[in-house]
Amino acid sequence: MNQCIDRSAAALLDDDILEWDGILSRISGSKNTLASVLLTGTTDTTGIRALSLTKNYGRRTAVKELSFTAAPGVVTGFLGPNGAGKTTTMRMLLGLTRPSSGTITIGGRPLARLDNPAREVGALLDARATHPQRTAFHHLLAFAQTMGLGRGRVDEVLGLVGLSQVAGRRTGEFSLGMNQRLGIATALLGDPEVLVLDEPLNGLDPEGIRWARTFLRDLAREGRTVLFSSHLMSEMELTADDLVVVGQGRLIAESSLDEFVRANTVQAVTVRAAAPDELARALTRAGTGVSVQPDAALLVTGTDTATVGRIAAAQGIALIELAPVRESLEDVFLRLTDDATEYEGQPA
Ligand SMILES: Nc1ncnc2c1ncn2[C@@H]1O[C@H](COP(=O)(O)OP(=O)(O)OP(=O)(O)O)[C@@H](O)[C@H]1O
Repeated sequence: MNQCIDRSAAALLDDDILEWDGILSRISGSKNTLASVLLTGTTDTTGIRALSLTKNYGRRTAVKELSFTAAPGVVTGFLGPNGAGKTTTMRMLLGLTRPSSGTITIGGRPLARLDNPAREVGALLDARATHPQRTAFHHLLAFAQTMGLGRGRVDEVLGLVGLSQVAGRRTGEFSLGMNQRLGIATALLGDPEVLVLDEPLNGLDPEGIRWARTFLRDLAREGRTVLFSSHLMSEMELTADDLVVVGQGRLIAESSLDEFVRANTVQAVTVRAAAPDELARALTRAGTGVSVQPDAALLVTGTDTATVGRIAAAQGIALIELAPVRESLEDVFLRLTDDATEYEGQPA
């Protein structure tokens, strides 16, 4: 077996479970005894379904009774602060880490019962896990050969991710963004129905991010199941249809992205008035929460612009500005996961 696979596979290994034969059999697509623990009786038939997944590392619980579904035809974003258990969960979905308990099905079948896992589930876990001396083409060819695929498919996926021109270059000379594209190409080699991608946007430049966003959405539109994690909230907002949000290994929310933002957004209005103190008093009398912002605008919570406008008009107060406050996914996410962040930056 060539060194490229040696290195890539080694980067995926979990100390506690994987032996070399196991990962090779998974990469080469044969049924794998490691995954045989993932038996389940669920009747779900499509996409990815995780049921009550738990992973303990000694006394530490990385993932706790986590259940969620990623459906075909949509992009599902997997969100969580540092240490929330995203990578551990993705590794379990791929059969690379053994769950302590819980079950996983892909397209309605337990991982262990997939005919050809490497061709049914495409994975990107660590884009830097390449042999630096190997060219992009040979990196892909090594994986392709283990799946019984030829050079033609390698050329195709290089074209799909925009790396045809640099196929002969060594991956050690690649930027992180180029390696991400190569990682996505590797995931696509077997033309899988299901894609599990850990931080696929990491390291991409703005043009690359735009490309990846469209690319992931197109893959979903073809009917595939696309589950990806990202810490780039604004990109998640533009790319994901559905969200699975985790904190400290537990499920915080599972819904469409729109629903998630709508359900968790605090209704608020900013207003500037010719007589701010007078307006603040009138709004407080009306039962709304009012706080004065550093720029003298009023932040009014628990109401909408029409109500604030009516209260101001009733008092004869002229308004200079009146606008709803729209929380971004990032605002909502940070607020909801405030208590669930394992490592927080300390102020300098
Ligand atoms: N092999 C391991 N042995 C022991 N603890 C581990 C191992 N892998 C992960 N953990 C712990 O499990 C928890 C979840 O880690 P994980 O890497 O899955 O989180 P994550 O959401 O992917 O975080 P990040 O965004 O920082 O990569 C963390 O507390 C981590 O320290």
